Amino acid sequence: MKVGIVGAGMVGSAAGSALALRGVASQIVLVDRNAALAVAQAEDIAHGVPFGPAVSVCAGDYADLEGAGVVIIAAGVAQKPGESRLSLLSRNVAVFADVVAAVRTAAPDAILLVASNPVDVMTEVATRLSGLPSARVIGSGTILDTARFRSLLGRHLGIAPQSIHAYVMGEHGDSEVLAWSAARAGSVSIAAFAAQVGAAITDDVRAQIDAGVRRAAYRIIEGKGATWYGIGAGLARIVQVIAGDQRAVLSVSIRTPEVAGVRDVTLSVPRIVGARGVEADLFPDLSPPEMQALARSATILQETTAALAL
Ligand SMILES: NC(=O)C1=CN([C@@H]2O[C@H](COP(=O)(O)OP(=O)(O)OC[C@H]3O[C@@H](n4cnc5c(N)ncnc54)[C@H](O)[C@@H]3O)[C@@H](O)[C@H]2O)C=CC1
Ligand SMILES: CC(=O)C(=O)O
Repeated sequence: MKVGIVGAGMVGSAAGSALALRGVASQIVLVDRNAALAVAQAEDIAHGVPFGPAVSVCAGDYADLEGAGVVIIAAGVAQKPGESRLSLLSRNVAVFADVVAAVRTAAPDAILLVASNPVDVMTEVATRLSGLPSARVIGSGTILDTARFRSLLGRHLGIAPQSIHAYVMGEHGDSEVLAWSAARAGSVSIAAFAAQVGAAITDDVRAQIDAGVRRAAYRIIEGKGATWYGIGAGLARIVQVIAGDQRAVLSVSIRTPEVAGVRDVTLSVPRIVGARGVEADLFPDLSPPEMQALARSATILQETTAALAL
């Protein structure tokens, strides 16, 4: 599959590198308003190709996205230390006004995969601007938060994160909801497995893991200015699932008719993803406090998108 990436900064280039090294795409085209940056990133990524599967990597203009099956949008501004994701909104809406139209003209059949923050709101913006069905405008949403949750749970329980089935739902941001009550290690509930291996999930452990997930971006941005490897791998995974029509369950963001009593809201729940985009939702059993937290997260996003002048 040909994959376009608009925004060849830290996130776009990390996604390009992950796509190339995993052999997910046959062709990767990087587009950026800073054309010299796109050329340099494409050259650097291409130098890794002899060590992995065959793929062509180049920089280009929007016209070069023709025929792309997926276009990742990672253009715009990123958080500075201490800034929230939602504070980026107006600046990135202005960027999307140009980018989405140009991508739609060049690659009308592409699924749009949005990474720019605040990703849920930007996914709603891309849905409105593109006129595409919501199943084909996918935000990376909480795919990264879910990976962070699984990684910390796996470390606590001494089990591979790939064998943890647990999701973060709602906003990719401060109000996100860790779905503890639905979390499983293999097929066993997290609480039962924790008791079995003598690694109880006390209130302290729970609070540490919650902060480990919810505050991850703030910590990493404080330390190195931005985050890119985790989301790059997550974006490559989403493209892999679409390209292979894998029908895998991923926590991604799309406009959704109703979540926790909130109507027409764009956020993440676990969903089946395949060649046509999002195929169905798998809403887990949540505890009443988790459901309330999800309703709060959905309300924040719904109110933010309702105020958009689009
Ligand atoms: N969804 C997620 O989990 C994550 C999202 N992000 C978000 O991804 C976005 C990109 O972050 P970084 O790559 O670190 O930023 P960056 O500043 O390194 O890259 C952004 C790129 O967008 C380009 N750009 C800006 N306006 C453009 C336009 N109109 N047309 C084409 N290109 C344009 C810039 O030239 C720049 O190269 C940010 O909004 C950031 O918050 C970052 C990490 C994780
Ligand atoms: C920056 C961001 O959204 C993240 O790393 O979660």
